[in-house]
Amino acid sequence: MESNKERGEVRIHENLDELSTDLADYVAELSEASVKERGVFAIALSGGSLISLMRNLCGAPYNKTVDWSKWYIFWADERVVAKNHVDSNYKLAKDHLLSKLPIVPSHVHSINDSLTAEEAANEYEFVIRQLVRTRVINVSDISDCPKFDLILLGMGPDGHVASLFPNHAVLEEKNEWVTFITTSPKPPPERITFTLPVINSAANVVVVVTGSGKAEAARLAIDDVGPECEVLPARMIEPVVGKLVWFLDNHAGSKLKSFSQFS
Ligand SMILES: O=C(O)[C@H](O)[C@@H](O)[C@H](O)[C@H](O)COP(=O)(O)O
Repeated sequence: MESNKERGEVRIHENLDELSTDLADYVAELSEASVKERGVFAIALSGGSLISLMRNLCGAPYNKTVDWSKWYIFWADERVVAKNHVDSNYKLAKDHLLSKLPIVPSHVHSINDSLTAEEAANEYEFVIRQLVRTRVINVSDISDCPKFDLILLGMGPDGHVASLFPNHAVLEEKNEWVTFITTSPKPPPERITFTLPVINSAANVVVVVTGSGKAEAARLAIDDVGPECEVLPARMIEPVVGKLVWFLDNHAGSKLKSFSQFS
């Protein structure tokens, strides 16, 4: 079920299996287009359920059809913990996705886990700047921001995306590409995150939202519901030139105006 709206394309799926199938297909399609156009695919991941929902990429036909050697992996947000810690977004992606794919190890750009949150954010931004210079990561057509080929995000029931939480000063950050927080309402408290200008400069942004606990936040993020929704971080995702696609299951999509026309 699909609809096109001002807030991006909304795809509502009957169940998680259907969502996973469609998500793998979409990511593979974007990879192919990007490799054809630029010779590389720079993709940023987040944590949460998103990673297991990408599982189909590890099997046929994608294990053969995707040009994994051209993938460069980044994180849109990361918890400031050791890489082998159970809370690490890197560990989550490595255990459930990256270790099952033939990605070139030097193409995996995870955050330095031996630094403070502030240092790690600065260093990660520096790494990204170097890769923009060599065009492993593309550059925005209208600013000096990086233009990731794809940024994949989950959304919390409070409407947070990456580690951009409601009412947090980090939402105002206009200059930094990567910043840090030490007061995350969702543990662990210390995190680094892409800022809104970077997310909104991407060529493609995908937000994956599942479960009835997120139905209200999904409505506020996607539907035209007036000023009450304006403070929701997920609502602030508005790619300037790029394409935004929401992948929802029918529980998360159940409060959308367009849902009744689907069911
Ligand atoms: O580091 C994090 O906490 C995640 O990157 C976070 O932004 C996540 O994507 C959402 O909280 C949704 O998580 P779920 O899909 O598991 O609910």
